[in-house]
Amino acid sequence: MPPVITLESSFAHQVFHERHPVLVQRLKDAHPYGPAQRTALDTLLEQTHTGVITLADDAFDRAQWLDWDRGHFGTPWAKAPFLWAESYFYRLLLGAVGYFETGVDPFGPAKTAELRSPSLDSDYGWLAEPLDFDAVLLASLYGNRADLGFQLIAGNSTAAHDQLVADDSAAVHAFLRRNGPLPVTFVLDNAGRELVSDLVFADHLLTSGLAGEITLHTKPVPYYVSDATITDVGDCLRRLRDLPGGAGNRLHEAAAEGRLRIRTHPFHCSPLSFHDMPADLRAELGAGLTVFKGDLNYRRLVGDFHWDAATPFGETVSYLPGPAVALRILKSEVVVGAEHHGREPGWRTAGTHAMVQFAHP
Ligand SMILES: O=P(O)(O)OC[C@H]1O[C@](O)(CO)[C@@H](O)[C@@H]1O
Repeated sequence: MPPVITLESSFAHQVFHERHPVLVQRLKDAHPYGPAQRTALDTLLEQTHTGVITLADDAFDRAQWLDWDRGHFGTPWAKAPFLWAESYFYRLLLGAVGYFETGVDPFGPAKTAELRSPSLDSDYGWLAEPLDFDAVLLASLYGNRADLGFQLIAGNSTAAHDQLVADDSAAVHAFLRRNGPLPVTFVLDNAGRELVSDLVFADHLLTSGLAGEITLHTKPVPYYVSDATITDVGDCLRRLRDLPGGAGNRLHEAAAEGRLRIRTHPFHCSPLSFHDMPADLRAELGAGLTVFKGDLNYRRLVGDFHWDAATPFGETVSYLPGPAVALRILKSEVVVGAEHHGREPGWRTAGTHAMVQFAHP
């Protein structure tokens, strides 16, 4: 395996030292947090910048985190693997704001504002037109651009079709045509526009007969700023019912009939890659085709390593129990299966390039 990406990498360092302070400030601005919550947020930032990783003796999920530990408790944050440290940061952030007592999603106000935005109606006007497989797949892919966390530092990027650095979409379509109707599982990424587009893709798979049933896997708790929870799926589905094209109502009916299922699993908030997924999740992801959405799921899928970008995607995911497709805007350093010569500096992290990668055992 290539070296793991740690917080010593300049990009990871930037996420912790530039993005996280902005995020904490936004949370303080958006919520009537008291002194205890504000101090806990400041302490969290300070510890992650200069301290050692600790696990509270009375943490309710202590056993879970000891199980997910890979020897990082008691070591400096600055040396920790990026994937592990970022996940633990979000766990501690939820603790700092009292989420585990109140159940109030700290990222809820931003998610709600995005769904309420009037521009969403005009942006989804295309739903009134007849849609083909390529259009809905690309909508789901480029929906990943709309991630609220990424916007904290990058602003709005404008990935375009010609910035696809890997495009296996024809192979995915051919596979589904040959084998469908299949169970299709989405390992979701962000709520809001991305999830609305994912739902449109899911509806197309069902109505075209390529999928017999759809399962949506969400995060069990709010994570990585805008990652979708079960609550967000309900909110986005309701919003989709107001948009043209009828996908929202069809999916609502599919849920009632058991053809659309919404699931979650604690492992979706673990700091580990999918190589370590437990047997029950592995069994769920082994049926039919699994769609892994977004950058974080990509890092967890191939492993958060300094891969040579020419490494074949199929090699890195050969451990998976079944066929998989990754739909991702590039927002972090991890890339496999892509030609990288002659690209401009920063192409891996700028949010201007995208990939569709497919592998089946
Ligand atoms: O919402 P996405 O596409 O998973 O992107 C989130 C990404 O943002 C980061 O937090 C910083 O780029 C990555 O760690 C993570 O992979």
